[in-house]
Amino acid sequence: MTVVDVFERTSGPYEDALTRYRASADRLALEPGVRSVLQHPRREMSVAVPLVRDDGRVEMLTGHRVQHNLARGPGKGGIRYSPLVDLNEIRALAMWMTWKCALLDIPYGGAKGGVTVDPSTCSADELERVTRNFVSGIGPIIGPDTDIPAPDVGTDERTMAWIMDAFSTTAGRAVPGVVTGKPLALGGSQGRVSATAHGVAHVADLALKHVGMNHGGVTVAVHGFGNVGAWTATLLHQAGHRVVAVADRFGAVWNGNGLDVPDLRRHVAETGSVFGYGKADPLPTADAVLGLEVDLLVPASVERIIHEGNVRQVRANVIVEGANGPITATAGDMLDDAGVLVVPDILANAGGVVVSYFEWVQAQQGLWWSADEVRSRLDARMTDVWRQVVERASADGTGLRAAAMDRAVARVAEACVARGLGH
Ligand SMILES: NC(=O)C1=CN([C@@H]2O[C@H](COP(=O)(O)OP(=O)(O)OC[C@H]3O[C@@H](n4cnc5c(N)ncnc54)[C@H](O)[C@@H]3O)[C@@H](O)[C@H]2O)C=CC1
Ligand SMILES: O=C(O)CCC(=O)C(=O)O
Repeated sequence: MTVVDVFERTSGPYEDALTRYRASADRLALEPGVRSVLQHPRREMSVAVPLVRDDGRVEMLTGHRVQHNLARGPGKGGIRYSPLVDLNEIRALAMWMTWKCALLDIPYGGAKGGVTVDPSTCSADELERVTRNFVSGIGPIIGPDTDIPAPDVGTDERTMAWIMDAFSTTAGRAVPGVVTGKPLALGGSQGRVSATAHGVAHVADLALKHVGMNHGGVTVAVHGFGNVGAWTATLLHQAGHRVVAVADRFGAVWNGNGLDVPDLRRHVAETGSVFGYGKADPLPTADAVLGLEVDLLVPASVERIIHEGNVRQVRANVIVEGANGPITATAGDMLDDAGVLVVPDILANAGGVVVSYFEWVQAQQGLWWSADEVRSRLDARMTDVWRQVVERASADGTGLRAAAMDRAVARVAEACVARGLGH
């Protein structure tokens, strides 16, 4: 089997990523050489990761790190801990990182990693050992100038601190630049924890204004209530919007008068889920939030939540993709045809990687910015790119996703060609 054949075996998210990439390559009339280069991950590593339980039992997990494209700079992208992680999913997420970094014009390529572990079944010590074993496996291909991980589903700043420590222990010196999303004590940036959500909320505001819904009290549903979903709900609530429903993997809750989001977050901190929150009604399934009649829907959980089977139930006017790949390629086309404004992931959730880049810039300068400074630089970058995408969509007569993809893919293609097709 040739290399190309191996990469042709896809899973759902990777199929979506390739479908959207190929559509963009067609629109841009990319030359066959560069077209083929951009379709293939540059480097992949899969490693066996022992999970040593607190009672000494050992379970073998699998971890991956995929670097999709490095033409514009070191690989950049999160590390996911989930039992559903698989190599093709990581390939898709790595490819999306390439386009996201290019669209936001930050000097990174695209990468992503993950381990097949359910963090909710592990103690902190078990997770620390998994993280250290994973880093010793992928250590040879990560580093401040080669590939810089960050948080994603199931990981957080504590995980980043362990990665930094494991990598530094091997190097024999502190290497804070090997990860972003670190705690402040290790050189993290103000505002990184909520940065993705700040970007989502900011772009949601721009999108609502774009469709003439800039009045207060917009109704909102959020699918996924982790870092991105819970912070987005908080910020939209603070902005005066009515967050009427939220879901996580255990269930969903609804209150037509608007949820008290800070109070709901306290419930989640105590119980681990939105499920069972007393000041709201339960919905039959988590996915029931997708069919609610709301102005704004924020899918902020995982890939392929809106698909051919449920897309016709969606009644929101505006969808802002907090998650990566939450809408399948086919369902996305159907939403475009139905006139729903969809702000694509590579723009909508880019706030996280933008502030990761700011973390790196601050560390380089040895100069730390205030939370307000980080926030205003983030807002400025997101507004700028939003305008570029809207202008291109209007000039090309396409939707926002096509415009964002075309801008990003063209930028990466140009870099690859300038390097003699290096990537
Ligand atoms: N953390 C970050 O800075 C960034 C995250 N993203 C993306 O945002 C999405 C969410 O990431 P995080 O909030 O960091 O993860 P997280 O692990 O903090 O939260 C994930 C949430 O989604 C829920 N969930 C998972 N599967 C679900 C399902 N099938 N149905 C309903 N709810 C489900 C979980 O219960 C949890 O509430 C992912 O697509 C991630 O790749 C994108 C950019 C940056
Ligand atoms: O902050 C980063 O470097 C990457 C965040 C990420 O994984 C993403 O944007 O999907």
